[in-house]
Amino acid sequence: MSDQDDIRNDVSRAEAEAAVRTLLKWSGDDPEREGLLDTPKRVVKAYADWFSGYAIDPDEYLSRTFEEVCGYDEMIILRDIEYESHCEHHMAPIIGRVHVGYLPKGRVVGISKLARVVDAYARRFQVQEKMTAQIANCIQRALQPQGVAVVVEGAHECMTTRGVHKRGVSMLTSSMLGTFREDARTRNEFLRFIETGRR
Ligand SMILES: Nc1nc2c(ncn2[C@@H]2O[C@H](COP(=O)(O)OP(=O)(O)OP(=O)(O)O)[C@@H](O)[C@H]2O)c(=O)[nH]1
Ligand SMILES: [Zn+2]
Repeated sequence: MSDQDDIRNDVSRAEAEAAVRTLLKWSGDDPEREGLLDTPKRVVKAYADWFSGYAIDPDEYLSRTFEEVCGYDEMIILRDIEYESHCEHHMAPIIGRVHVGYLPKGRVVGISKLARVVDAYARRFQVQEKMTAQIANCIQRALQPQGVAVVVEGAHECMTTRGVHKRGVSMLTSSMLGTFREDARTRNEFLRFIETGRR
């Protein structure tokens, strides 16, 4: 495919590469020096990877559900789902983990699909609160369970490598829907489970 043919969202690959060259120049370097010649191409390729989530409809991952397995109707939790995202304010990396739980009502989903939903939302420009709510709402929409719980931990590089320069700070956000919001025992059981076995 030629550069001209590769148009996404009304922007050609050549235009995207030119924007990277502009930033390199603005930063004080020479985009024409040997070491930087292929950098715009690499950066655009990296962007296609980091922001691949826009081309994905996360709801589709959850469209294939199973009837409750052997009548299992207790809490299902997938914890420590790693993600890489970028903050929409600075386009700086956010790196962390997501813990997802739900209490099924008749339908369950393949667990890898929950991790795919996380990735689909993470690979966009994000605000952590928004990503947290998007993941919870997506599961709620698709499975109509008794409740959904999502906890997100994130280290924001816009706070560590620039600006206020605070290392080791974690942002914690949660979205509790249905029984997880209404019933403290259910919520506490989830929170206890995601801590089980940790030092
Ligand atoms: N609530 C929330 N804030 C975020 C997130 N990611 C980045 N931020 C914050 O967004 C804010 C943007 O503030 P501004 O004052 O417009 O930007 P800034 O001048 O670069 O601010 P500093 O980071 O304080 O230097 C900063 O406080 C960031 O820490 C996020 O996911 N959620
Ligand atoms: Zn930021």
